[in-house]
Amino acid sequence: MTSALVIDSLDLHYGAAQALRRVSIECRPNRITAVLGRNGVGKSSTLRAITGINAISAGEISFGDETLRRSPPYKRARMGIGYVPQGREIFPLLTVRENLQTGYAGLKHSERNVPDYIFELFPVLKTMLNRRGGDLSGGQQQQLAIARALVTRPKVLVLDEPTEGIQPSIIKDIGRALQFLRDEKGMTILLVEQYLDFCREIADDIYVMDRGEIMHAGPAEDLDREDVRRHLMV
Ligand SMILES: Nc1ncnc2c1ncn2[C@@H]1O[C@H](COP(=O)(O)OP(=O)(O)OP(=O)(O)O)[C@@H](O)[C@H]1O
Repeated sequence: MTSALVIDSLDLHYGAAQALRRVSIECRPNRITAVLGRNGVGKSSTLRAITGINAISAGEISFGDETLRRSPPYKRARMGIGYVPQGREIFPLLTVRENLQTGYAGLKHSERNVPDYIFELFPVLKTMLNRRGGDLSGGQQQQLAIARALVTRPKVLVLDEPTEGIQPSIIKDIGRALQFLRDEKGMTILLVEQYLDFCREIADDIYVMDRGEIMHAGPAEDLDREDVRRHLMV
């Protein structure tokens, strides 16, 4: 089976400090891949390398038949990489509608709309279209951030800790939404997480990171292995 997104031997430096060492991850198409690890092990750096926000010092990222290494972030978004950053990064003074419209930038005129299924996934957003982003709860903002990424019509959805600081009922909604996107929309999903139970429930494949390196790759069931859990204990 061909992979939708392949990250091959990435190195990434912040000045003299090396944050990623030979990180390789293969996201199978139409599957949910979760990267797990404690604080500061390099999860966000990996996603920022994929989206092009952070430059890599070695390695290669390929997406379908394309090589991404020299593409700026806006081109990667146009190619079909949707990104939901850590902390949501919604625009607090723009309304929910305007936040969603920021996803239009790379779209053809005929595609500049919010597909109905997005409001079916997150009905609360439809009732809040005229409210400011900053007035939403953390969970609602996370749903808005996912919806904004979906507006860009991604083939691959990349999410940075989508459950962080969010109440359990909305975590369940987000988990169901991601499974719907995989099962009904054929999307490939890559997320980084610290919440093991969430990954056990929705992920197909897992990667475990420690100090900038991938220590384990396997099916989600491997989360119950002692040697895997050791890397995740605080
Ligand atoms: N802009 C930056 N400049 C310098 N060092 C950075 C920068 N961003 C991250 N780092 C360092 O790189 C390492 C990896 O950080 P990263 O944010 O990728 O980890 P993480 O696993 O996503 O952690 P968290 O769960 O806290 O977000 C850490 O040591 C961090 O301090």
